Amino acid sequence: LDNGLALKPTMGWLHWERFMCNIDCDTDPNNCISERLYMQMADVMVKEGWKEAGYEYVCIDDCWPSHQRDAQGRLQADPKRFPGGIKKLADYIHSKGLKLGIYADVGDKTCAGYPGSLGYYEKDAQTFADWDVDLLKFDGCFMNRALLGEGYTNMSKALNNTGRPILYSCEWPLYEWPLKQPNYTAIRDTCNHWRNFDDVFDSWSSVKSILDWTAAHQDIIVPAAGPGGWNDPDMLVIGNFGLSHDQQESQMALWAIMASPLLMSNDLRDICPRSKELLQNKRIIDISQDSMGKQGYRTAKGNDFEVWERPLSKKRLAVAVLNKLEIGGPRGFDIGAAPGWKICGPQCNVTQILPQYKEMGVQTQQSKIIVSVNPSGTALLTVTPISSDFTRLHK
Ligand SMILES: OC[C@@H]1[C@H](O)[C@H](O)[C@@H](O)CN1C(=S)Nc1ccc(F)cc1
Repeated sequence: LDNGLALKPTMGWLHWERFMCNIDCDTDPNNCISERLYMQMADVMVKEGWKEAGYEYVCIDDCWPSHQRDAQGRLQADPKRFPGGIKKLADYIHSKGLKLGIYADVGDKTCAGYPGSLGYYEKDAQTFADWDVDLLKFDGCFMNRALLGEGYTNMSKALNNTGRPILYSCEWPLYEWPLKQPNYTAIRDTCNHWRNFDDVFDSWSSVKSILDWTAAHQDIIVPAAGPGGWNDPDMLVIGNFGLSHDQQESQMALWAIMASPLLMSNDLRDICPRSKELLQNKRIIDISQDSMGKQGYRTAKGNDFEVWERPLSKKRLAVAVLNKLEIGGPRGFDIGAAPGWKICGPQCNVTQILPQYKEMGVQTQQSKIIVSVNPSGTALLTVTPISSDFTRLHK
C-alpha cells in the first residue's frame, strides 16, 4: 500500500500469541489485556534496548473493546481494563517514542466475539485516527468470504480518508484462500502487510508448517513483497516456552530471509538473555531491514536440509541452511553447494551470523565451506562478492 509506511518490514510487539484473550484482571492483573500491559512493555522496550534495536510498534490485538459501542456508535475500550481510554494510552506510548497498534475485524464480530467493524468502517477509521493510533491489524472473522475484498479495500480507503498515516495490517488472503487464490496485486495495493496462513503457535511444528506453506506458495507470494507491502507469516514466538534455542534461531533467521514483519509476542518483562540477544542481533535485523526489500525464498531442499536465500543490497546474498532432521547430532553442509553461491566470483567475503558470529574470510567459486547445523537449527551467513576491479584497485 503506497501510504509511505512499512518501507521496511514492521518491527514491534503484538500481544496475541503470549497473552491471547486473558481479560481476568482481578486474578491475573499482570497478564490480562489492560492498558498496564502495553505501558509496561513500552517501558521495557525503551529501557532494555528493544527500541534502539528497531522495535517500534506496541500492538493491541483482540479483546480490548467493550462489548457495546458508545452512544455515537463508536468502539470504546473496556472501561475497567483501559480506564484511561485508548487516546491516553497512545499519548503514553508516543511519549516513549514508540507507536501504538490496535485491532479490529472486517466482519460482524472479532474472532473472540467483540464488536466487528462491518457497517462502521468510516466511523472506526476516524475513531482510531482521533485516538492517534499508528497501526490497525484488521482481522477477517465473521465475514461473507465473497465480500472480503470489498471490506478490506473499503477500510483501506477509510483509513486514508482520515488523513492520518495508519499502517494497515490485513488478514485478507488468509480468509480468502479457502474460497479462491487471492489476487496479490490487489492485496499489495490495499495493505502494508498481509497474513497468508494459520496463526502461529508456540511450537516447532507450527513454525515448520508456516515455512512449508510459504515454500509451497513462494512463486505466488514472493513477487508481491517489497517496500510498503510484505507477506506476514505471523508473530515471532522467540522468548516463550515451546521452541528450543536452535528452533528460536531458525525462526529468527528465516523470518529475516522472508522479509517478514518482526512482531514479537512474548513477555519482555521476563525473557531469557539468549532469546533477547537473538532478537536484538543487529546483523540479523540488518538482513530483515535490507533497503532493497526483496523477499527471500527456498532455493534447495534435500537430504533433510533446506537452503533459503535472500538477495540483499550491494549485490550481497543472505543464505540460511535449515537442518530439518530431528534426530542425531549436528550435520555438515557445504555452503559452496548453495544455488546462490554462484555470486561468489571471482572472490567473495563470507560471514557466518548464526549459530555464532564468524568471519570466514575471502572465498572463491571452488571453495568448500562446511557449516555445522544442529537438528531443527539454522546456519545463517552473508556472502559479499569481491569484484576483480576491486581487488585490482586495492592490491
Ligand atoms: O482473535 C484474534 C486472533 C489473532 O488476532 C490472530 O492473529 C488472528 O489470526 C485471529 N485470531 C484468532 S484466535 N483466530 C481464530 C483462530 C482459530 C479459530 F478456530 C478461529 C479464529
